[in-house]
Amino acid sequence: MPRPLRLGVNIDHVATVRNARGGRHPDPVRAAKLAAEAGADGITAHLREDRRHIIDSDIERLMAEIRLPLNLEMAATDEMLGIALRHKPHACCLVPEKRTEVTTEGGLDVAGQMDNLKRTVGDLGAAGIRVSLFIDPEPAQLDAAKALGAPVVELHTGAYCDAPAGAERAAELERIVRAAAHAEAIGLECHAGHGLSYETVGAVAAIPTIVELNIGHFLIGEAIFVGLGNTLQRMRAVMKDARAAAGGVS
Ligand SMILES: CC(=O)[C@@H](O)[C@H](O)COP(=O)(O)O
Ligand SMILES: NCC(=O)COP(=O)(O)O
Repeated sequence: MPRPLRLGVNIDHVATVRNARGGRHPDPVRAAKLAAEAGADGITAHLREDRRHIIDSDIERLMAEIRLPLNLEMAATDEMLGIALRHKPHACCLVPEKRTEVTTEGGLDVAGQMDNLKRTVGDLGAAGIRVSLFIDPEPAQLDAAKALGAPVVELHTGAYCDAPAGAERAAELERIVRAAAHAEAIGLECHAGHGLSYETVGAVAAIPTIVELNIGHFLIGEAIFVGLGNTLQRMRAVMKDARAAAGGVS
């Protein structure tokens, strides 16, 4: 049975521009409202420990003002767990963080920190929050996510998007295709995201067991030139065409 493909719009980088001047403009919550009007299925926001883009009051306002499901990306720390349990977003995606990285460089090493993650995954799940783990497309990480009881994984597509078009990118895509099949086989809902653009999204949208893509940086950058509504419309169309060509629905 073909499954629909959801688009979660990540608004972090509206906040990056806002924070460059320390004021209120541009407002990421306004961007979330526009994304909702333009047909996004969800909003994603990453509350980094260093608050370099999204800040605490953005999360409060997103919860109060946006009706779409919020996917809160966060590190698995006590501070973030407390924030998530206070706000109870629809979903929490646990991601790795390094203070010095420019962006999320890799997936969470779930297999290497099962004990540390157990309480966070358990507490979020017990609060009714859908837990997702942001991982590299590696079978061992998927198996660890399953063993921890997380219902969802999000495959990090950064290596695929950054690879030069050709054999290298095809190899990275193959890792994602295999991981998505493995997720299905062991009963995990599969999402994907990071660095996706018009050029790279089609091949990922065509993988029938992936049911959600989270996209931010490219959409916000492109919106500068043609507006967020037009950008989302075009991204949706590329996703839809690729899904349909692969025999699925969007
Ligand atoms: C985890 C992830 O992929 C996102 O949070 C996204 O890329 C935007 O945040 P950063 O650019 O700060 O990693
Ligand atoms: N988890 C990936 C995400 O939310 C968006 O990543 P990007 O498109 O901003 O790189």
